[in-house]
Amino acid sequence: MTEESEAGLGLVVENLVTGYGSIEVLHGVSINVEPGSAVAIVGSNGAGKSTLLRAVSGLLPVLAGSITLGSHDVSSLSPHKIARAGVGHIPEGRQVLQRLTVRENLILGAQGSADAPERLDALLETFPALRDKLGQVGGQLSGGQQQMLAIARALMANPRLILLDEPTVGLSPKLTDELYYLLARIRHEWKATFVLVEQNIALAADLTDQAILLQRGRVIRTEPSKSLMHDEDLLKAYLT
Ligand SMILES: Nc1ncnc2c1ncn2[C@@H]1O[C@H](COP(=O)(O)OP(=O)(O)OP(=O)(O)O)[C@@H](O)[C@H]1O
Repeated sequence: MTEESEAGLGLVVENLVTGYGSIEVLHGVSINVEPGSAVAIVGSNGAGKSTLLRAVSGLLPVLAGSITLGSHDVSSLSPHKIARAGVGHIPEGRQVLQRLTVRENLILGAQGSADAPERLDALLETFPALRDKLGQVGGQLSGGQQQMLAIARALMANPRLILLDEPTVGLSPKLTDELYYLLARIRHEWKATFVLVEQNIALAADLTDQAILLQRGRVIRTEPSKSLMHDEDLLKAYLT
């Protein structure tokens, strides 16, 4: 194993142009995420936050610019190959397989890895609530449990870059707190790199180092998350 493969993956996006068919949504976005760090992507509805995550995980084409993971240009790789390169994307809306059991959902997340049973054991240490539910089907879980399962399933692939899109949408304040507690633990214990899309700036500031502010498909500010959180003029201008 190279040294690079043991730590979080760095992500460099340079002048990225992407969109849907003929609709261009990102017009030259550049971000630099250091290995093992956590950044929040913030911005109002429609700014292009989810679009950026989709492009990084290969779901949208790189029409111009480039995406580099570690030292590899992945701009033209398929989503499957990007996942294999160490990227775990947890999209908005819990996409757990409703008819499969929790155990089956988790094992599928390991993407055929021979050590899936060992990974499952390790993961259940972090997600003890899922241990009691292993035999239940995904569709029987509450919204919060499904979100935990979606995150746990992505972690079964041992990602070194985790893309997390609005993980607390629809969760109660209590579950939101629990989920963020868990995310902080995962960040600390897994040492993966995090890119988080989150509307709640206070939560984002707890988990991340830097915040990148997107507006209409362009980066307009990058600054430490905690200073963004206290910049009321900026928040009022761009996030309401
Ligand atoms: N599948 C799609 N087809 C066409 N346009 C899309 C599609 N998905 C998103 N868009 C458009 O791309 C733009 C950016 O959307 P995106 O979902 O990235 O925004 P966002 O910043 O994540 O906002 P939100 O917080 O509302 O999810 C919006 O104008 C949206 O209408």
